[in-house]
Amino acid sequence: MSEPQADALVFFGATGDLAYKKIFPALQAMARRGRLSVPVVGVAKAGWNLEQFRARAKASVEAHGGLDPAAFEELCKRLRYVDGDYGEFGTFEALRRELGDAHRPVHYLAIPPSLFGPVVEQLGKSGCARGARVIVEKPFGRDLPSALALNQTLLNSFDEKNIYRIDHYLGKEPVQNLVYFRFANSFLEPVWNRNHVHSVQITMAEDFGVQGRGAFYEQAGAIRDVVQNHLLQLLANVAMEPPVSATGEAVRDEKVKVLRAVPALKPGDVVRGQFRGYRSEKGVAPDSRVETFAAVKLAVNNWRWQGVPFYIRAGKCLPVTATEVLVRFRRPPALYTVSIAPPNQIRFRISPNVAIALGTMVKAPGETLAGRPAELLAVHNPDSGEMDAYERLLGDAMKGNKTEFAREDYVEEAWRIVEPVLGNATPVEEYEPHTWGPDTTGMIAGDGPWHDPAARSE
Ligand SMILES: NC(=O)C1=CN([C@@H]2O[C@H](COP(=O)(O)OP(=O)(O)OC[C@H]3O[C@@H](n4cnc5c(N)ncnc54)[C@H](OP(=O)(O)O)[C@@H]3O)[C@@H](O)[C@H]2O)C=CC1
Ligand SMILES: O=C1O[C@H](COP(=O)(O)O)[C@@H](O)[C@H](O)[C@H]1O
Repeated sequence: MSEPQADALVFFGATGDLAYKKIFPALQAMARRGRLSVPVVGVAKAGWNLEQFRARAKASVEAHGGLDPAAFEELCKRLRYVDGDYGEFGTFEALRRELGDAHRPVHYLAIPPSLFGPVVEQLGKSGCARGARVIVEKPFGRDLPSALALNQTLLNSFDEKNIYRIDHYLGKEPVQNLVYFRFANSFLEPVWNRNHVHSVQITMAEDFGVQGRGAFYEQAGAIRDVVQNHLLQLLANVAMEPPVSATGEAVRDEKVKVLRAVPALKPGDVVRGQFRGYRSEKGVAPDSRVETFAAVKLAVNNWRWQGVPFYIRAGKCLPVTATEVLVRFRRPPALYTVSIAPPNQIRFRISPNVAIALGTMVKAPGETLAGRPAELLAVHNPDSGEMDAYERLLGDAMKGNKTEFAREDYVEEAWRIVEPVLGNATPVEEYEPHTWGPDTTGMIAGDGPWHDPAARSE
């Protein structure tokens, strides 16, 4: 049964970093495409009026993607602003008044995780939760017990069907392409298993540090910030079984099944690192042991994948900014004696550009039967007209489409997997900024080498 379209969008955290970098540009893009026809209510405690709020929106789109005068004017017409502290009931009474006739609002919590609970409670008490949906930003909890507690808080005011746990990686075009490529090409299925795949590597490298978000990062670290969510989502997309349909619960069911097959990490499966200089960042403790780099080795113990190692690596201040998934196949039997052929591979480049590359060997011109690697490439460079992850996901939540949002059982499985290695369960090693982190050769050993994504490979 199709869900009704929402009739207002409320976003908490309207003065925050995420709103500035991503949400206003996404809203302008929705307006450009004619997909924004409801009031958009920002809630914050900046002491602003509506004009100041509009000015913030303008500065945001100018800094991120550019001002589209017609679309921005359309957005401006829809903007409303409620000023107030989230700790005060009056803020939510004012919001209820501002919502007027809207009976199916979407409340987007783009706020620090510590505020999710208090805001949701106030939404419930003030009547703002009635008929509403709620979008909760990541991280959903900071471990399994806190995720369970947060879920209970949400369920006190919202039905599960109205709770949208956002992970913006799921809204990315190339992440959706990865799944599409898997299931729209018949040549892949026969080899997409333990009989042919040797190993899988997922690398999310960022060449910048914590960008002023030191206080936030101190509560997170790389495992909580991106491994537990974005990168396990990529793993689930690579490893899941074909869902019975492309939308709705079928996809979410298959992802949960994959995570259930992943044993919890042990300290020996993890290398943590911290870039030199992190401790001098604003908001960071001088003796911090929070990791800015993590490499983990996982198994997927099911019929398709048992015995195939999955490596995930993520870090700040690495040599490049790029995210790639590399599926490496087993080597062919030796036939040509001149050189041993490297294995075939499929490389999914998720960002900054998009590529799907099939790594093959071809004969090098000449007398001998020696080969050279050649990639068969499908490349795509995102343009400014392309749908950004936040635009896609906000639009989905407004329509009531939950396919690309994490379900509670999925989130719990993801916490179960990383829980034993959170905090200081393992040592943290310092690494030089703009290197590939601490020594991880022992971890990958014979499954290596690591595949280091290039800054711009095509
Ligand atoms: N920033 C990013 O790149 C990403 C962020 N996220 C997630 O998005 C969420 C928001 O992050 P981010 O925007 O960086 O956080 P910020 O700290 O930049 O913004 C927090 C917002 O909450 C407001 N706020 C805090 N306390 C109160 C209060 N008591 N009453 C009213 N308003 C309050 C702040 O207002 P004020 O400024 O007035 O204090 C600000 O608007 C987090 O869950 C984060 O994990 C997810 C992906 C990426
Ligand atoms: O959620 C987060 O993601 C960003 C990376 O997102 P991307 O879309 O730019 O790849 C990361 O930098 C940040 O630390 C994390 O909180």
